[in-house]
Amino acid sequence: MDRIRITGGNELNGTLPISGAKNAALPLMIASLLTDDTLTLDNVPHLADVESLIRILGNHGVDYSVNGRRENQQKGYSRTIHFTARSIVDTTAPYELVSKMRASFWVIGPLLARMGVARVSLPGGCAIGTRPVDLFIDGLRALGAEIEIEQGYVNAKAKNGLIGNRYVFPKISVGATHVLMMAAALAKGETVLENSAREPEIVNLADCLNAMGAKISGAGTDTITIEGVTSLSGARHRVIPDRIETGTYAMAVAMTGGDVMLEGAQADLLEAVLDTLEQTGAEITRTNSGIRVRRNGAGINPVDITTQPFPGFPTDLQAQFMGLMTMAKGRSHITETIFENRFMHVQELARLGANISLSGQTAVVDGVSELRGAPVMATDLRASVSLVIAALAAQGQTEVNRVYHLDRGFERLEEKLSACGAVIERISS
Ligand SMILES: CC(=O)N[C@H]1[C@@H](OP(=O)(O)OP(=O)(O)OC[C@H]2O[C@@H](n3ccc(=O)[nH]c3=O)[C@H](O)[C@@H]2O)O[C@H](CO)[C@@H](O)[C@@H]1O
Ligand SMILES: C=C(OP(=O)(O)O)C(=O)O
Repeated sequence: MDRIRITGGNELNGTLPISGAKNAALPLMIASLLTDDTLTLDNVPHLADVESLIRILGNHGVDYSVNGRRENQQKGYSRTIHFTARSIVDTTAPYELVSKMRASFWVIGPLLARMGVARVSLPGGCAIGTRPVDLFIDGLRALGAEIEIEQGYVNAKAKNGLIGNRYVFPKISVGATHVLMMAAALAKGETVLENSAREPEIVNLADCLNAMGAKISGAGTDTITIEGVTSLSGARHRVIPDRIETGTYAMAVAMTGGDVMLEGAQADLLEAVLDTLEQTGAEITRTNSGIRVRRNGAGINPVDITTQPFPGFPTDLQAQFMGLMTMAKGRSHITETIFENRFMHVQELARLGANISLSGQTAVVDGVSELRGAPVMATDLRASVSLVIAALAAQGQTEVNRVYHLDRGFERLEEKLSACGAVIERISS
């Protein structure tokens, strides 16, 4: 299992390119199941989750090529990938594949809409909470699907196709909004989705579906209207820059000090985060080519945050922000409202000398003047990168174990950080 070794204490300076967003690329790839034509996606990040989804889609009959050829080049860089689901050869998504990655459950929407049937394993639980799928099931039932859960599988049928309807999400869900939008794109008549998620990845998917011939309006607001069409065509579409990767590296610079241009980053995707970083004392400059982050001299101000659906502070940056607050000049409160168990990084940050106590859904962080390197364990994707942020500022050496979590969502992390002056290396074993 690979490890990452970091010797802390260096400022970050230079230019750091931002990759395509994992959480936009995954639903866009799944949308390729909706058409027998080719969907070409530009700026697809090179990540373990993308590779896993390619395998899952392949099982349903989706063929793919990278820049016109099978993948064998440009390892590690965002790419253009062509996906073609000429025919769906299997409408079952088996446990062995779905249990590896939660987003793979989302194939249920397109499979049901295009084929009238889908059998998809319940996704596995994971370290950040229970993550049920009740909203997907309720929503698809509202579109006329018959659904049973049997032996760990969701069996869904809509023999005569899905039928548009009004559905009010009882709780905001990114995944369920993606799935219902894809399913309703091929339903008969109009669907109105209320209390929808407003994340930029939802807008990116709606834009792609519209380029494929769908009739979707309102994505990015809480009410999305979808006029069903009988078929969708191919299209070419670009994955948006990764706002979580952007926020992560912005926090790393705020932590170590220095001056870094996050090239290709888009400020409107993370305004709440940038505002918070400014309150901590970091200087943020929004430019046409990216976001410049600077912190020189002065220490880090403590700032309280509460995670919220977009446009609020994202849960996917909560761990990283806690990493930053471990060295703030005072006490901060970090409240997690989206997932019930997303504090696994607390005990690992403590190994580096952080002073954090938990009180229900709130972490109380008392900033310390110094962290010290230690062996730590990555427990989930964003938790693992919070350890990297802390390690970059810690005295001495830190080894982060189980970096396969990191590889799910951060493209060429060591290369990007070392180009900005970090002492960081991967130890393969
Ligand atoms: C691949 C991807 O894009 N993952 C993101 C997506 O996950 P994901 O789409 O899984 O997250 P959701 O927005 O669905 O989850 C929000 C909340 O709703 C709950 N819920 C969800 C569905 C359901 O049927 N029932 C239910 O109760 C969840 O347990 C959670 O408490 O949005 C999360 C919230 O921004 C992010 O942290 C993840 O990085
Ligand atoms: C939690 C995340 O991903 P997933 O929903 O795939 O687990 C994430 O991207 O932070």
